[in-house]
Amino acid sequence: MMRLMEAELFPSTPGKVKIERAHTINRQFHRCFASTSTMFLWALFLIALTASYLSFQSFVDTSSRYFNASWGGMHWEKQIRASATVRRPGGMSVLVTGAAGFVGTHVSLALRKRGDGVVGLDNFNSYYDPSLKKAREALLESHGVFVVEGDIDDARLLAKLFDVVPFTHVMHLAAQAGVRYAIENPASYVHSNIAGLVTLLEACKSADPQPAVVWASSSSVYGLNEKVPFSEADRTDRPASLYAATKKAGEEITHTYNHIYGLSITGLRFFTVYGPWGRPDMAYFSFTRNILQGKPITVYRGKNRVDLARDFTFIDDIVKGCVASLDTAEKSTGSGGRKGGPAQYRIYNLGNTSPVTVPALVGILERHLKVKAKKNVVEMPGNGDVPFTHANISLARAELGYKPTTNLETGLKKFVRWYLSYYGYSPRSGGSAAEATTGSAKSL
Ligand SMILES: O=C(O)[C@H]1O[C@H](OP(=O)(O)OP(=O)(O)OC[C@H]2O[C@@H](n3ccc(=O)[nH]c3=O)[C@H](O)[C@@H]2O)[C@H](O)[C@@H](O)[C@H]1O
Repeated sequence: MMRLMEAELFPSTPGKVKIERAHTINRQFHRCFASTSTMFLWALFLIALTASYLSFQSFVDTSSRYFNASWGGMHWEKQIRASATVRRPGGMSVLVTGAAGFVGTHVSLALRKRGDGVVGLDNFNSYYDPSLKKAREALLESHGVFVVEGDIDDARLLAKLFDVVPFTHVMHLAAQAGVRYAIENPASYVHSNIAGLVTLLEACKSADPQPAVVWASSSSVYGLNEKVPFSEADRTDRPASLYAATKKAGEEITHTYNHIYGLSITGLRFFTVYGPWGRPDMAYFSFTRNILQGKPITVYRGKNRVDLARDFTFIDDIVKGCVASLDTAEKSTGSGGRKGGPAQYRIYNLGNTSPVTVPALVGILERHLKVKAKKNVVEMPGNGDVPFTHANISLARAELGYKPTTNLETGLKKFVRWYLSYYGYSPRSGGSAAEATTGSAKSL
């Protein structure tokens, strides 16, 4: 086009007609040039407008995140310091992650009751009814334990917490739990059990002083292991679920931080923990709910019609194992991200040592609830379950003094009593447990 214009403007033979034509073309060119530059200016203007809009948006996002954050501020720090205050000679100040969870609540209470400083951390996610987590938080607060609302994968929050309190110990119980849910939501296991764990360990290794870390692994790491009872030295390289794989990965990841940074690490392989304030996603809990509501329950059965079995472990026994682990944990050797020397690395089974089949569990619940269950027995789906678990606890017994004392019969009795009172059953009515379904104060 430019070449055509040039030919028209600068003709080889000058002439009148050509001169007039040249003027017309000249005007057209100027108009064209003027409209191109106007368009260019408009484009520049639009780009500038978009850029300022985007930066304004990001400013608004950042500031609203800052101002709406559920943590931070003088009052918040004061609450944390008060909660972390140690009230016994030689006591510890413990950051409990997953404090509004089942095990986290019980461990936090036990520590607080004996005079240790406890600060909780929990993201109150909706994997199961968050109102149960809020009720546990209220219980903790009534005992002077403050629970920070936040995620273990939030490095800024963790840095702030370690800035406010020089925690001596971290009891790491926050996790995405549940074996079968990993099929539905694999990403949540990676987020909490891998990314969150690494973020937490990064904060611990950078802290000065470094805390000793005790954390929840799982019996599920034994996966397809068939050697019974399961001992810590047995194979754990054949996980049957993503949940198990992330817990096994956690054992390797914590080992790395122990090796490189001198963090003192104790991993606890919990065996199907149950009890009051438990997790609604677990079989004993959902069976109780369904039995009381007259709904059927699904009982899985293994190959060749073999019943599944679990080494069900009562919460009070698990709490004793956790507290003993904290008490016997040696100090981390490093500080501010540098290793000071070799540090303790331990792994223990915390089980009950007497597996019970799932149909036997249902039988105990039926007796305590005085209601017959409507059972659908189906073959175990291939969704991550293992046929049985059975803990060898010799190591924990020898080194932690761990000695479980509650059998499934007694433990479930305590659970049922809690369940009925929490969900609104009034013993004064003198009715059977089945009546609990009618006067329910809270719904699951
Ligand atoms: O020790 C662990 O490391 C894990 O323990 C727990 O997993 P599990 O031992 O699988 O407990 P749980 O779900 O109560 O199922 C119990 C039994 O009931 C069977 N089961 C389950 C559901 C159902 O509808 N029917 C059924 O028969 C089922 O097949 C199984 O045989 C924790 O949830 C987990 O987070 C982790 O901590």
